[in-house]
Amino acid sequence: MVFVLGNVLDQAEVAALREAATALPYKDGRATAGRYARGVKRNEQAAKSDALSAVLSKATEALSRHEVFRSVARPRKFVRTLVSRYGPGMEYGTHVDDAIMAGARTDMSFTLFLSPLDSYEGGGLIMEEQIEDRRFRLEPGDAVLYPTSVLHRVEGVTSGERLAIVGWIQSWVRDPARREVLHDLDVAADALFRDSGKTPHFDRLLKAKANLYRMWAEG
Ligand SMILES: O=C(O)CCC(=O)C(=O)O
Ligand SMILES: [Fe+2]
Repeated sequence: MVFVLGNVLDQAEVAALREAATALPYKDGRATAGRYARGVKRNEQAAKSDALSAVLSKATEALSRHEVFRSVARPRKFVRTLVSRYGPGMEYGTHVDDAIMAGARTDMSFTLFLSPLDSYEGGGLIMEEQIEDRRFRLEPGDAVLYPTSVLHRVEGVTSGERLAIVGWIQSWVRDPARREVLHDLDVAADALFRDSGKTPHFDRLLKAKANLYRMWAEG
């Protein structure tokens, strides 16, 4: 399932992160592309530095606080994170991301958008799904979270600059269908708690949810 995560960063946080990301040195993104993706990847990525690590930590900390992110992704590990930049003429053609990065399985991917929507044209993240493509071009501070298994692309930027933080997560729960069951139970338990408080039935539901999670969690 694909989820839009609203307000991962508030406006002040996203402005600060954008400023820090703008000041980073960038290099050709092809260096980190796999054999086939290299031919369709035309973007830039921030080069390794302490300043980059600080930007990435702020982003992963903000995501880790986000309730929907936690419930949907059940993150065990941020496998890889990077800051990417697309200027005019840059794009990333259709590709699938590696199943294993840095020795860990990649279950879900995210893009955390940093640039104001009116500051660039193009640059939508397109997921190529069975029936039709879905396009995501979100407000700065919002993120899209999607299964790493899908074919996707970033459409060409025609003006301005698209800055984003992109990353891959290993989940505690490998099977997307099981992750969906656990997320549904989170939503149901939250609603039950809101409506009627901590009743014996709520406790039963929480017990079932915790025990399913324990059954399915790996590692
Ligand atoms: O920038 C994005 O939204 C996604 C980029 C991407 O697909 C990748 O880096 O593998
Ligand atoms: Fe990708």
